[in-house]
Amino acid sequence: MTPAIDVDGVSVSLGGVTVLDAVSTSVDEGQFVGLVGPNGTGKTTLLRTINGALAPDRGAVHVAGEDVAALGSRATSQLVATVPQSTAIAFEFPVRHVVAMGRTPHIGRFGTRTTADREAVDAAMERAAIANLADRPVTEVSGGERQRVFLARALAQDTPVLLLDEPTSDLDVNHQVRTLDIVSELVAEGRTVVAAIHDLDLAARYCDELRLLYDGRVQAAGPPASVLTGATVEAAFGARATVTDHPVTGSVSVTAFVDDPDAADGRVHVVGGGGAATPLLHRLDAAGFECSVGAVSADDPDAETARAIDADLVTVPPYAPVDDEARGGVVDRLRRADAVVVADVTVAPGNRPVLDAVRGADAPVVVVDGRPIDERNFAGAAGRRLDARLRTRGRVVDDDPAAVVAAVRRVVGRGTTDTDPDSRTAETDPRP
Ligand SMILES: Nc1ncnc2c1ncn2[C@@H]1O[C@H](COP(=O)(O)OP(=O)(O)OP(=O)(O)O)[C@@H](O)[C@H]1O
Repeated sequence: MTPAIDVDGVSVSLGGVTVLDAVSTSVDEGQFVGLVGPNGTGKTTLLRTINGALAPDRGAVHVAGEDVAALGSRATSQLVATVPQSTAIAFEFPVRHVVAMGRTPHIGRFGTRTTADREAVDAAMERAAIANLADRPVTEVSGGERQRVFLARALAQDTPVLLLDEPTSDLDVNHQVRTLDIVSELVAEGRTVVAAIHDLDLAARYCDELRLLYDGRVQAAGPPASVLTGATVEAAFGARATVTDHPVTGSVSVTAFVDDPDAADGRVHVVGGGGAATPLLHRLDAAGFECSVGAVSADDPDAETARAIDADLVTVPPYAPVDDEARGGVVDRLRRADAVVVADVTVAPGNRPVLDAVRGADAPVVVVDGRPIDERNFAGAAGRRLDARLRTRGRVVDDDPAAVVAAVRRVVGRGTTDTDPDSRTAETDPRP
């Protein structure tokens, strides 16, 4: 099948600087593809190359099999509609008039608008929820409303391909989702959409595929979960990031952290299990700590997280107790650790050898516990004694990951000061 959009070896220089460097990518008919990447990496430039506004220095763009460079502007406008990033407009045209401009490529030689044109304009305004603004001067609507006016103009243009440059940047949260819902409907109806989107979570939630653009190239392409990983986000944006599954939408969710110049390199061994360590591991990793984890079952969610962040992992087979070998592995990690975090004191009895090893470790221990003692399922009197011993040895913090990181920083001696906002949440009193 011919792709709806085929970008083949496209290079574009602007002001003597190469913005796109032999970019090749394609978009299938009926696909919603998000262009993501840092500011100034050429997303708008790529969209302007696809819609024919910019002629590439090298390479070619085909839309529906047609070479865009060889098409006239009317023919291109029948194939591609664009919602630009900047929707500023100088003239006081009524909103309806701006939306009707979308019909221009369809109007005959004598400039006569037909009933079909008027119906297309009405339907587009209805769909973009701006029918109530039809007679208002476009200079007197808000930035977000104007963005929807331009979406309506593109809808009225009725093209198989739609390009959106930051379509939600000026929209409130309600209209962001509504606009992307409209775009998804258009895609379900068979249109092909490419949208530059800064909000990575929205891009992951709505787009079938993403193209990650930086350093002049498409550096990653594919389904959102394959394009947005901690490594790719860090490489592209220079920000450490944790990528998790969003609990509500189920799509990937990116939380970026600006690197702390006082980043606390140090080694932290985390005792977890059952997913208890997962949020802490992400946060410790983002804070610059080198983490080891274990012992956990090889199929435990904490083991998966450890692999995802390249932590040093000690595992036992599923359902197996911690044997001597695993215990030895933990002791080895503890010896090299600057701090130990026990992610949850409600660990299974099978994990007791690990907790014993923790008791014998030299490194300071941070015990994470958000729950009162009588809600724990820690098994038996031996468990309670062990629990108590850990508590007197370690620092107990609540299970807010930021508090845990603050406590770890403190115990490894790269601690927070009293003016550090994190220090307020770190409770460092060992309870009896
Ligand atoms: N007319 C121009 N002349 C010279 N340089 C330009 C011109 N237009 C854009 N650029 C530069 O080209 C680069 C790519 O710009 P572009 O607008 O395509 O990036 P972008 O990825 O869309 O950015 P943003 O995310 O900030 O919207 C930027 O460095 C920009 O400064």
